[in-house]
Amino acid sequence: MASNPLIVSPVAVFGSTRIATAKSCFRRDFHFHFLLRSCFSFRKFSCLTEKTLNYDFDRRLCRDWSNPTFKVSCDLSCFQVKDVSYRPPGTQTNLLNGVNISLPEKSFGLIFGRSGSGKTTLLQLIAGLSKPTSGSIYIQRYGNDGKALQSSEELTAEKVGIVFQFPERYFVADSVLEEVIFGWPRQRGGLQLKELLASKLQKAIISVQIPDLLILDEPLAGLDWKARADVVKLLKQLKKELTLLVVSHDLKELAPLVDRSWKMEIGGVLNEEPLPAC
Ligand SMILES: Nc1ncnc2c1ncn2[C@@H]1O[C@H](COP(=O)(O)OP(=O)(O)OP(=O)(O)O)[C@@H](O)[C@H]1O
Repeated sequence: MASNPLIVSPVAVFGSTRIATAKSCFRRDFHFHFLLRSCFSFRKFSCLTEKTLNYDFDRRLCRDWSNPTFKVSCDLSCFQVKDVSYRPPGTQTNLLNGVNISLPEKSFGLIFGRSGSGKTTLLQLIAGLSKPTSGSIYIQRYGNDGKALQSSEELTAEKVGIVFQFPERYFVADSVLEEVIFGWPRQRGGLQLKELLASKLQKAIISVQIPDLLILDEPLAGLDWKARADVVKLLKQLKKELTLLVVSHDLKELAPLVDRSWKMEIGGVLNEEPLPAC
């Protein structure tokens, strides 16, 4: 079975226990329960959460990175996109032209630019959802002397997590709890048994994968001011352990996190440049 990137499910940001579902368009094996964006706002779900669970989400996903389960092994490395071009099959025009990105580990890269310029297309290539027509995407490790080690490492799909622009389209269940425990063996009356909830959530959190590179497409879009602030705070925490690559129009809010930024020009040309003054 082909491997897939980690799909991040921001279940709780929508403020409702009922979730719009898109079961038919979602492959079961495509779904992992990594509740990044939800861990701050999980407390909104009074019918599902207890104080202990909120604490557990915060502690495990945001604070307790010393837990070996969540430790990401990072040598000195750089995520690289090298001369990537992309032309969708059956078309005559390149959507991306000679794109280059170099993003050191545990740093925050932001891609901005006009709608339709190709930002999402690039994220999809990086996530392994489609293949570049030419060029390569890889991880380059460096020795203590700062020189690139000869062999680069393939950026396999398992190393990448992705938060889609409209993540609610990828939910498979009708409630937060079902979403979290999707794919677990059902127990008789399982969803009604509140005493099982804590342990199930704990196990779900522990069993998720942590990517080396997390990419997010418009992570603030459609959120209210509180949720936006929560997500920015969460991204700041995550940056301590992961490499983050974000596409966004919300430059002002994300600016304090940004280490490197690129502007995507119409025609799929990416230029490294500082964020415009907001
Ligand atoms: N498979 C495809 N075949 C042909 N054209 C495509 C394909 N996928 C995307 N496009 C076109 O490529 C262009 C870039 O789309 P993309 O979604 O990557 O832009 P974007 O910069 O992310 O825009 P936005 O900010 O609005 O999300 C668009 O004009 C889109 O219609």
